[in-house]
Amino acid sequence: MMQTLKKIVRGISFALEGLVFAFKNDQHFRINSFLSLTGTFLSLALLEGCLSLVLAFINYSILVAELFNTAIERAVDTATLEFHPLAKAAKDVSSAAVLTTGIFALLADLIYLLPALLSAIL
Ligand SMILES: Nc1ncnc2c1ncn2[C@@H]1O[C@H](COP(=O)(O)OP(=O)(O)OP(=O)(O)O)[C@@H](O)[C@H]1O
Repeated sequence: MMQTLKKIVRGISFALEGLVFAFKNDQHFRINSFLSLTGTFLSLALLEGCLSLVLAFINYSILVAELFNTAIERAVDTATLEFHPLAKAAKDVSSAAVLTTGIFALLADLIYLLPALLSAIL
């Protein structure tokens, strides 16, 4: 039981190290996580019911996609720092995951979050 608990705590501390690494070393991560968390917070604060949770999840998923993107970029860099078409493909596809998640979040925010934000401000 104690061993399992220690393993879980170790796992969580490695995950937090990953989060700190991404934050310190990746400017795209910093920008996108700021946008993502702002959208998540506004969704929870301004929308109601299921819509609030769904929009919060959509916005939060940008941060998750950006974490995977950062991990893939670093993994590719350990494989090669030379130009390689497959390294390019891996990084480009990984960036496309963030882009497509972001586009979906932007559309959802424009349709649901923006009107709620405007009516809260005006
Ligand atoms: N080893 C490589 N071989 C071929 N193309 C590469 C290689 N490394 C990077 N690229 C190309 O350069 C682009 C930018 O790569 P880079 O590693 O600088 O990431 P980035 O998009 O600037 O992200 P970040 O600033 O978050 O690290 C990639 O999307 C890819 O098209």
